[in-house]
Amino acid sequence: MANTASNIPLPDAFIDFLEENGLDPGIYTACYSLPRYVRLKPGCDSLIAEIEANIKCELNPVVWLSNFFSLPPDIKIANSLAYKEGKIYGIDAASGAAVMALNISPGDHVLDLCAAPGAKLCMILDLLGDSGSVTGVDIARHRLAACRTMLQKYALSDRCRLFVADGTTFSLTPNRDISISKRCESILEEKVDSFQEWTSKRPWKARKCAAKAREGSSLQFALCSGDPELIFYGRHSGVVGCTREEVYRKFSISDISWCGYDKVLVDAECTHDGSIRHVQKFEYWGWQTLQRRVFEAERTDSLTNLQLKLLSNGFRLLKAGGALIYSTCSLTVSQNEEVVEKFLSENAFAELQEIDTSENWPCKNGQIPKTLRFDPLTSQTSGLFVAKFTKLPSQGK
Ligand SMILES: C[S@@+](CC[C@H](N)C(=O)[O-])C[C@H]1O[C@@H](n2cnc3c(N)ncnc32)[C@H](O)[C@@H]1O
Repeated sequence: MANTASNIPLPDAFIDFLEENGLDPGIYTACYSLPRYVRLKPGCDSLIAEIEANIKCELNPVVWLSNFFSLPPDIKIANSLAYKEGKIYGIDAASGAAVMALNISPGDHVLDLCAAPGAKLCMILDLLGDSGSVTGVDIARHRLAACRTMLQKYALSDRCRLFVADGTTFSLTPNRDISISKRCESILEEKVDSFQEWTSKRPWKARKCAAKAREGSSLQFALCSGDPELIFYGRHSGVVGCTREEVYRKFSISDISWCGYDKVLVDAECTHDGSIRHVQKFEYWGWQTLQRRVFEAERTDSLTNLQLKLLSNGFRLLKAGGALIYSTCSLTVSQNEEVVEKFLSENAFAELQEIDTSENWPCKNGQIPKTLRFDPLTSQTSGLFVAKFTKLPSQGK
């Protein structure tokens, strides 16, 4: 454990990592006094006094981000009734800014390519309202299962579907066929070979299929195992009433330019060095683990390659004229600006966009124009890098 210039005890591995990446440990000076943030569930505005009484502290509005409030760092909300009843969410204000940068409009079909545990996914669903859909993808099944629990807790499951899948190869587009949602109601009553309303109990046929796939003995079942695993779908997510072929239909790159997602969020896996709270979790698992599992991945390029692949695939699934946000909670240039530059050099139809909602945000410019960086010292939030892209219309023609 080393003392930094700011007198904050940080693990040696972390200090070395900051040095290697040209990051000033001084930005973590304020990390122990950083506020916690909560987002109010829309419709709960009249309950603020009740929530304050419940969590025993005042909710201070975050002036630059609507529906967000700051709390003193030592306040714990997890055991409060307001949290258990789904009136408030624990989410950092910088994460909220990344979602706001997407400019979600009602009716949008949104892809969240690294969705778990789901704080941003919930915010997207709240902004979406009663139309459109959200597809959440994550490679970690247990984390996505926690996301499903969160959707149910906040009553946000209706327009969402969740797939366990590798976001670097995920290929499913949203279901834009409105006739299908019309068909839903009647099909629910009929016995046809289509998705019925989701239940936590897996039908016998699906269990048998999965078991066969594990055995790997049959080509038919092996193909079934290669598909992304749908672990949840809401009634209006574009799944209920569809056949398996309809949900798993794949489109050509030129078709994706019209039937792809309106908005894509790639909140990529990263070293999490922007969040000192995350780094400190390794005190329990051992600093060696932090060194081996987190920082060495970046040194060997495996992490930055993954980030580039996630960004590229998210962009592939974006429709022409749509918007994509790439964010990480790392502050290193290699995981952010360098990934963005490499991506732009490989994708002629990608264009960086100004984040027009950012006028009053307490952040700095990134090292390439139009990108933003939140850091604990400047923003009083966790660290976050945000870049916004659009897909130029000629893509795929
Ligand atoms: C920074 S977290 C996402 C946080 C999430 N957006 C939220 O707001 O709660 C990164 C996520 O990426 C997932 N991940 C890592 N590799 C992936 C891959 N190849 N495909 C999809 N998800 C991946 C991890 O399991 C992890 O849940």
